Amino acid sequence: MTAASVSPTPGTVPPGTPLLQVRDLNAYYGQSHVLHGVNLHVNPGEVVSLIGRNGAGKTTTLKSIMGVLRSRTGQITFGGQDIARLPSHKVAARGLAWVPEERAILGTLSVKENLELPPARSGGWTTERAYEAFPVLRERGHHPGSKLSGGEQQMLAIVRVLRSGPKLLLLDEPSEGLAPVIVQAIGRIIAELQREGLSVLLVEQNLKFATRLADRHYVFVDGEVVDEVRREDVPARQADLLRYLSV
Ligand SMILES: Nc1ncnc2c1ncn2[C@@H]1O[C@H](COP(=O)(O)OP(=O)(O)OP(=O)(O)O)[C@@H](O)[C@H]1O
Repeated sequence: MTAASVSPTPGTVPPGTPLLQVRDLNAYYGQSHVLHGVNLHVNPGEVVSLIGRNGAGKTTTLKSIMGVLRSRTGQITFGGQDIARLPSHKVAARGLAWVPEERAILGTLSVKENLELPPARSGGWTTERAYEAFPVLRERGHHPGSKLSGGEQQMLAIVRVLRSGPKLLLLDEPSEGLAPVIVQAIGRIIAELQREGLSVLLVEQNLKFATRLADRHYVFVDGEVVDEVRREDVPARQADLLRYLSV
């Protein structure tokens, strides 16, 4: 293979190129048109949040990026390469990992089996690393996934996808319904992952959690991005952000 034919590895994109770029994304459930020209990007090493009220289109955006929702138009590039036409398993193979709101874990298998099946890819998180990050998972190693608390299931869902060694982690409301101490533990891991160079696209309704972690925020209203707020502007824009989220 010649050097020219080698695909650029996502994460080693030329300086200034976003890791993920979404342009003019429109998405549909049957006749229902729910995303109306969404534009957003995530730079290498950034944590970016999507915030907005229930039904604003945040989850649909993640599903569209992952190729789980196929009924959509627009451009989606990862590492500068078009991924909009790829089936979801090929999107995942490029280095995107999605933790859905419903926390996809294998409920009948033990925590340990959840962490070992299939085996971690090279460069991905090992079972030992998962146990170091969340020691409670070691203590619960032989419990079936379905018997874990909501917080333990969220931790397990996150470390499961990290076993593939992704470049971009898509998290859908990781703090939802969890006790403050668990939310803090998950926040610490997200910050640690960012320090290691992982990029994160985070859907959140918990503004405190989102503003503590994210470098930038996209505000969704009725299937559109209506505002973008940088970390340094959050204090001055706090009232606007609260208004966007209030029902
Ligand atoms: N499977 C579906 N079939 C039809 N409509 C759907 C489906 N899933 C979501 N919708 C609709 O699409 C719109 C966007 O929903 P989406 O779940 O993306 O919003 P969200 O911002 O993630 O909010 P939430 O936090 O409630 O999930 C809403 O009007 C919702 O009712």
